[in-house]
Amino acid sequence: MASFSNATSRIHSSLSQQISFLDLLFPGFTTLSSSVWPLLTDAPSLYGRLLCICGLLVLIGKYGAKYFRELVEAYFTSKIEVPYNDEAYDMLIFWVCSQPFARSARASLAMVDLKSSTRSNGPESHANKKSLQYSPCNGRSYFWHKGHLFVFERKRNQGELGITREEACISYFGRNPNVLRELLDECRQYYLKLVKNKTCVFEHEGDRWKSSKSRNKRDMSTVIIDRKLKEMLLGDVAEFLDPKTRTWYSARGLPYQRGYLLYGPPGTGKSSLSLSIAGQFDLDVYVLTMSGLDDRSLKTLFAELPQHCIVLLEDVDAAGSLGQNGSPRMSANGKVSLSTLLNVLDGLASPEGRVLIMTTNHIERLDPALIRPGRVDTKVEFHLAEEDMISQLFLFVYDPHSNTVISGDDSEEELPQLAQEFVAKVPKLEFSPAEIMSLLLANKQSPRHAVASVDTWMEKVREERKVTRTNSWALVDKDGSRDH
Ligand SMILES: Nc1ncnc2c1ncn2[C@@H]1O[C@H](COP(=O)(O)OP(=O)(O)OP(=O)(O)O)[C@@H](O)[C@H]1O
Repeated sequence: MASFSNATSRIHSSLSQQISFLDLLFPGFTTLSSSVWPLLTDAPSLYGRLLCICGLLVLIGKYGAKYFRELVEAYFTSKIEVPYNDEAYDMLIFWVCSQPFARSARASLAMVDLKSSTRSNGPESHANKKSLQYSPCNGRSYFWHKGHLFVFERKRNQGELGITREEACISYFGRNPNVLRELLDECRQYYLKLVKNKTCVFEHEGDRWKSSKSRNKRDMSTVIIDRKLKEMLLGDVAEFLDPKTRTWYSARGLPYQRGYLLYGPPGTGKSSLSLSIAGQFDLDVYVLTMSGLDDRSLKTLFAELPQHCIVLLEDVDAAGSLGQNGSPRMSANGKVSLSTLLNVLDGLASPEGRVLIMTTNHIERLDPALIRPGRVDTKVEFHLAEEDMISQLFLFVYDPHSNTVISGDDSEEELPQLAQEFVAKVPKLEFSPAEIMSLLLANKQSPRHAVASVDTWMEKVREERKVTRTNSWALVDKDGSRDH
């Protein structure tokens, strides 16, 4: 027992000479050792001392390992953090999901596979419909890639106002940040392949943009509107996006922005045209729904828009208007004031090269300030279907060159004749293209049957309108009162 005491005191005295040095590496070492040492030396029995040593080792193991990990992370690893609301997050996650290590993770997050919609048609593809993909969550996953050991980590942080925000982090054992950037570039390439021929649509979650499901690009030919109008619009957007136009604007100190107002009854193709324009010019679409916004989030969202994108402001009549004395009046739901909307449209926060498309069913409700030239450069009116449009819709659905399966009794040669009969039966400017499309799609294998069903269908639609008339877009004012 005495020899144990002598030995420990010798160790203590030799250690104390090195303590100041150890303090440099392990801050707090002196304090810890001076409080632990008496326990080791003054404990009444050998067992007591051994117990103290064991406890100490456990403590060192626990906190030492954490400290050692932090030390390694700080000096020997590189890392990149990727916030949830950035598109880079999707790039990383979709790539991670495709990696073998993701499939073997014990704690995973399940998501519907973005690629599943691109699979071939047929009975097999139905079995694969909405197939799931898994990515590791809650914790670290280690994986080798191109000769480096990487760590993928997904964390949930408590953000402002108690909102939980997720972020992903990728790190590797090495000090060259280019290795991580190359990996992220690989993720980016992988993601770009996935969204090729798709239009990326972003929606807002509070005051953050988040990519929602990407959609197949909608071909311009699938939106039936007046041909000249379509050409004019496409030409206008093409000219605006031309790099020479950008130089032209900046040489004159003009804000490089363009605004369109698409207005008309529901189901006439306003949103469809906006998506087609996005597809045609390979632009991402940022959808703002006025009813889900307040002033603060509108400003933040505008400030975070990228250059060259389409901002789709749907149902813009839901924003407020200016009162008689010019003071800002709040929107019907008391959220976005018109003055804020005007400021963000003109303001410095608005990005260069943005194409703003506003849609409304009620142009008469819009404040003139909102649609004055400069904010809105072109206004396009959408109508209920007239003769030419009804015929185009019919021929579009039964187009023999676009994989239409026409049933045995109908022949392609009869199509022009059937189109004429169809046009003769459907009254002009009474039904929206969306309504007519629903009839045609319900009879997509038989144009003859579509023509035969027109009368019953019209009766049904008119009946339905009577039922929903109290809520009709045309009858109800913004404040809830009815037109007379
Ligand atoms: N002009 C059109 N050409 C082809 N399809 C159309 C047209 N108009 C409407 N449709 C079809 O009807 C559906 C609804 O159209 P869309 O959402 O574009 O109408 P909208 O005018 O934006 O309606 P809302 O004012 O209610 O938002 C879409 O599936 C679309 O394919």
